[in-house]
Amino acid sequence: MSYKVFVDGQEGTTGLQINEYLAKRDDITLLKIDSDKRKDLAERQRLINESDVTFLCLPDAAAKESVSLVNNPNTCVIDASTAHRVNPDWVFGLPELAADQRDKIRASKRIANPGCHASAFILALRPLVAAGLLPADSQIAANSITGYSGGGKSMIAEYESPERILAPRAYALGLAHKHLPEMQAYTGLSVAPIFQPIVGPFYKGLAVTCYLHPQQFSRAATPQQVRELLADYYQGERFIRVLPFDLNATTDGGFYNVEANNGSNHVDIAVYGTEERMLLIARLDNLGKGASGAAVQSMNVHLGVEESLGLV
Ligand SMILES: NC(=O)C1=CN([C@@H]2O[C@H](COP(=O)(O)OP(=O)(O)OC[C@H]3O[C@@H](n4cnc5c(N)ncnc54)[C@H](OP(=O)(O)O)[C@@H]3O)[C@@H](O)[C@H]2O)C=CC1
Ligand SMILES: CC(=O)N[C@@H](CCC(=O)OP(=O)(O)O)C(=O)O
Repeated sequence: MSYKVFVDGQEGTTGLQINEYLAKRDDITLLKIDSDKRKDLAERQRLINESDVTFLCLPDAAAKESVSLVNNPNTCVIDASTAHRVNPDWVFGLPELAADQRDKIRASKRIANPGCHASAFILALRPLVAAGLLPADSQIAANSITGYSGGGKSMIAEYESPERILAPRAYALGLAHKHLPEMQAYTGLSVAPIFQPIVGPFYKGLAVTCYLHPQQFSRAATPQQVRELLADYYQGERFIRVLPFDLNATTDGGFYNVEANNGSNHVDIAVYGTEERMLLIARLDNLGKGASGAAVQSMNVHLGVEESLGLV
């Protein structure tokens, strides 16, 4: 069995990486668009409707346009953009979200791939909300440190120009980052978090840090108990590792390495602190589990092939 796959946006950062993952597979036939036709509506429409799976690796407006071109009911669309992530007609492409998420991904022809910061934030916090430990009306503060490839081709060009910027830069200071709606919806929080990311002068790697105030918990819990709760929630999940509660074992001399999962589809979640004040940190490769790896994982789930096929 060979599945036909089209990547709309094949020359962008996410699209290139998806092509790289899929080129090695013999169960996939990649439908390529001529470079000079990559923005040609008729040609995109032809390839989308010829495909079993189309990945949209485009800005939001172009992703919406591509969806309007679908007329083959068997074509599954996996959208890497922000356009459909909280749309009730779409399924959120995070298989580890909840016990029934894989069934939903299998059944739907419209899958929205999570944002990179949002994936880390949701995976760290949802188990605490689901267990009733973190009340749904808690307002969480969180930051993220990310490599510049998260900003796509234009930010990569900016950082790799001769006048490259070397200082880390805090952004989204209006506190209205585009991932807030999905962060809120899929953690089960009723209040949007205060989320403020920082982009640094390195290509990829991302870590979201959530600041927890245990006084807000519904019951007393030690960091070890929070760690156990996370470990139980993700038991059997191949791509999620809940790290031991051990500063020495999980840091390089006290420094947490945001690049440690680069080149893989893994997410590490760590708990630090005390019963008075706690941190949850989740790290991933923003182009792996934060984008292209997650998209391929969702495709595998949808097609019913081995979920980790082509992923490490
Ligand atoms: N980079 C990341 O870490 C992540 C990105 N995403 C999301 O994935 C999507 C793609 O992002 P990314 O790969 O980083 O972006 P890039 O800017 O690297 O690539 C976008 C691609 O889309 C093409 N494009 C733009 N408009 C159109 C159009 N109208 N028709 C056809 N092609 C078009 C661009 O063409 P051209 O080659 O001419 O520029 C480019 O190749 C975005 O929605 C982004 O938010 C999601 C998670 C993480
Ligand atoms: C460094 C940088 O700019 N990163 C992007 C997020 C990239 C990503 O995952 O998100 P989308 O899929 O929602 O684009 C940002 O923070 O807006």
